[in-house]
Amino acid sequence: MVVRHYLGYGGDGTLVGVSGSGDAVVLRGVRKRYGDVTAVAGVDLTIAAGEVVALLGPNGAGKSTTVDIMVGLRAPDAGEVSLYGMAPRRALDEGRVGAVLQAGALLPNATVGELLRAIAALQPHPLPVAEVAAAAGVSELLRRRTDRLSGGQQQRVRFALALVGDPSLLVLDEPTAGLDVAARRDFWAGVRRYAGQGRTVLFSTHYLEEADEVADRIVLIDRGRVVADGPTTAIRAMGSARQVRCTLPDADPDALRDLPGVSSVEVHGAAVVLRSNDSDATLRALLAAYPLAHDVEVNAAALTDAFLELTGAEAH
Ligand SMILES: Nc1ncnc2c1ncn2[C@@H]1O[C@H](COP(=O)(O)OP(=O)(O)OP(=O)(O)O)[C@@H](O)[C@H]1O
Repeated sequence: MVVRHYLGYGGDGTLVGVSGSGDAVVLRGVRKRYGDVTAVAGVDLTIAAGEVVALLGPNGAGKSTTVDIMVGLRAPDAGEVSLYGMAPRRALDEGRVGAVLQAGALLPNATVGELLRAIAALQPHPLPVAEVAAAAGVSELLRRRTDRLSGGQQQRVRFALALVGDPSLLVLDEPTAGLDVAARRDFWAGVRRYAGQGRTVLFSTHYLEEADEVADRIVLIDRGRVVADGPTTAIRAMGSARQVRCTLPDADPDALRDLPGVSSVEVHGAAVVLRSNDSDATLRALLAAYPLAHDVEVNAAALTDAFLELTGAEAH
């Protein structure tokens, strides 16, 4: 078995060594159907210890099913899953994995502190509750009842519950769905602190900005398959590299589409947006053919473009 060593920064800024044996996650040929619906159509995925990976895809892409299979909540119809070389259930029992899955209710009639202590007592190597509460940003909530929390507070409590077993791998299924911008920012700040200790994080999302800001690798999933997998910067570059915008009255979309490098054309009145794989060539040809074009701008294409292009999805 391969043994790798990773370096990361501890929460207090000190350099810490985290050693892990083998890969954190290995999925091989995983498939799952629900009746006639193929939710996961053969997913292969290996995540090395220390990676922060976003599983990104549109609604119904198969993200939750993949995550549920990964943490042993569902059995695949075919394929193999291992976490640290073990069956998922065993890795969970050993406290190697913490998960925040799609909204299950928190135990009612208990305070956050009571709930955290109860779950900590079940863990083979729990962290001190005060430490976990601070890491997840719930120190102020320990005496609050779980049924009196806002959505963002509830998610931070779920995050604390996932951390209390001191897991090496954290799996988060759309953890910020339904949260406002401030609550999302707070949640990801906690996840970044955890990831900064050299631990492994896999989260699913359909928020492109979250994948872009939080993950160092994106696995793009669509209709149950991995359609792209690579560093965030590389995934972004897979879309049309640039947008060329200009103002051009009476533009003919078909003629614009014939310009060199152009992969798509949008015309809204006099506003023209070209997507181009070679913006220099596009720009030269545009200005030569249309001297009246003005207010010309060239922008890096957003990750959204790469995403839509690769999945053929409609804009959300
Ligand atoms: N329990 C179930 N029974 C039947 N079909 C299901 C079930 N769970 C999911 N599906 C279907 O499987 C497909 C994949 O669903 P899944 O929830 O894994 O996707 P997702 O990418 O997580 O979507 P979302 O972003 O909307 O949560 C969808 O077509 C969905 O309708």
